[in-house]
Amino acid sequence: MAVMLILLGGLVTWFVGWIIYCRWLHPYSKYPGPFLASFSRLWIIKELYSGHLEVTLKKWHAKHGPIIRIAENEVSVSDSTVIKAIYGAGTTFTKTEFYSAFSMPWSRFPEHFCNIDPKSHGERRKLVNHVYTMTNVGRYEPAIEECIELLYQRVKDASESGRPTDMALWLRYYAFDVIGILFFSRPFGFLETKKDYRGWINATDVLILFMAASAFVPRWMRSLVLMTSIVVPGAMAAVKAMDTMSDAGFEAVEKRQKELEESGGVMEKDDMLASFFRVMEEHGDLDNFGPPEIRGEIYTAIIAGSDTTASAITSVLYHLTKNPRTYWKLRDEIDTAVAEGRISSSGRVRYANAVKLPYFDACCKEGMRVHASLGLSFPRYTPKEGVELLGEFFPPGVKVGCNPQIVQRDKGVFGEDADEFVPERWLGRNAADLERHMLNFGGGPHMCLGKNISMMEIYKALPELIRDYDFELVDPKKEWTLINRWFHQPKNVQTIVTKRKK
Ligand code: HEM
Repeated sequence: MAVMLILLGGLVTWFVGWIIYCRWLHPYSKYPGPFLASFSRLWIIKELYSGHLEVTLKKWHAKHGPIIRIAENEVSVSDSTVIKAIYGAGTTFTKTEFYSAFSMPWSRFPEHFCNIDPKSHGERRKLVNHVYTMTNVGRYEPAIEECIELLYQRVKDASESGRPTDMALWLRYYAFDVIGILFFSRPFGFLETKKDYRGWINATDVLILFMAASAFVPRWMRSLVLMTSIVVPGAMAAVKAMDTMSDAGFEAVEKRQKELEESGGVMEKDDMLASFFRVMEEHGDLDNFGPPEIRGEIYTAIIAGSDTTASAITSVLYHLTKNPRTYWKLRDEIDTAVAEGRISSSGRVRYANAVKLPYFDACCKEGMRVHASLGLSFPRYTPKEGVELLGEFFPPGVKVGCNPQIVQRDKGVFGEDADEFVPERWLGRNAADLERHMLNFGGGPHMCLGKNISMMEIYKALPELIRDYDFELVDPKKEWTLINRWFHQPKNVQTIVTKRKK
């Protein structure tokens, strides 16, 4: 009993001391923020659960200024002029252990996204950078077109049925299938079967809250947080589905190795997987790039590249349909380009031609600005000598971060109408400057590796669909449903699709 009392007393003293330290002595004690955040990470977890962290955070910034304390050792900065310093080329800020939570137990090296050691990250990324360049991704344009054909069929079905259809879901299926065709030489089958292949989408929806929450707690608590997911109905099935996602890369590598053996070492398929096999051939022994690393590339692409891309395309289409003025202006641009032979009048639209449509390009940028695919701050440690930001000194080793959903709506840079969907802002003379204040794809050493894949997916699909079909929201007055649990996902965008008369 006495031991228990001593332990309890010790715990209470520690807790009181911790609160006093956090609220009055910590370098961040001077910054405003929610009470729970001033001594814990509970505020973030609570907001993750609500699915609308960016809404609450925006209110805090609007009321209390550009620096808000979101956890005992972390602030969010809403002023987009700091992006270059924190995330730009040559930055000395480093990723925090938040990222290591997403690393897979079978990895020999943390995947690029999870690698928080700048030296190792730079070395590992150098091995594969060329696989993700637009020149290499461009080689797979015909493969992406196979998925566009499948998407086109689903849109056609919707127009023929005359019933509302959920474009958010079809675009999600499309984005997953593109990863399938690029990395496995075949779409996974989402669009073909009109089903959630192996339950991956459901698994992500069920588990993302726990995966994100586990990244915010200390390492020793991560497994505990993940285990709490068992209270959610269907969690076990979701965990099993997630396992099949992680195994998919393993299966793909094994299958390709077997095919290579059978063909006497001739690589018969030409896809991203083949590119990684070439990296393995060249660097395998020298740089430890083998099957587990290829598996890591594939797993990251499925997890980091599907929902993010789907969210971006859905945002562009949703905001166009929500703002008919922009929709009609874009439709005119596409029709004129068809009439002048700058894009094809039927069949697939070439990426090289789509990017040359100025208003369309502006609509895509604006769709990704008003809606960021990732909706939490990207946390970084301040450099070892400390740093000055916005006239404030930040000591070494504290966490700062910008949330793309907040900084991309910074009125100081994007103007008083920053909350509105106004593609025209990208046609002005200051467009290049606006670009520097975007964080949707990250920046500098951690700039999204799959950006070119996503650009190809987005820019190829939409002009063709709008050329041949009209899209209208079932209820244009209703806002879309968004859930932000790291992936900032649109749901249930009910749309009426009509075949255009030509
Ligand atoms: C519209 C679609 C996408 C968006 C908005 C997006 C966004 C981002 C962002 C913001 C980061 C940096 C995160 C940070 O610094 O904290 C990132 C990194 C990354 N993304 Fe993407 N992503 C997209 C598509 C893809 C695709 C298709 C792939 C792969 C096929 C991919 C793979 C990666 C990888 C590997 C990293 C880590 C890069 C590094 O740290 O070296 N992403 N992405």
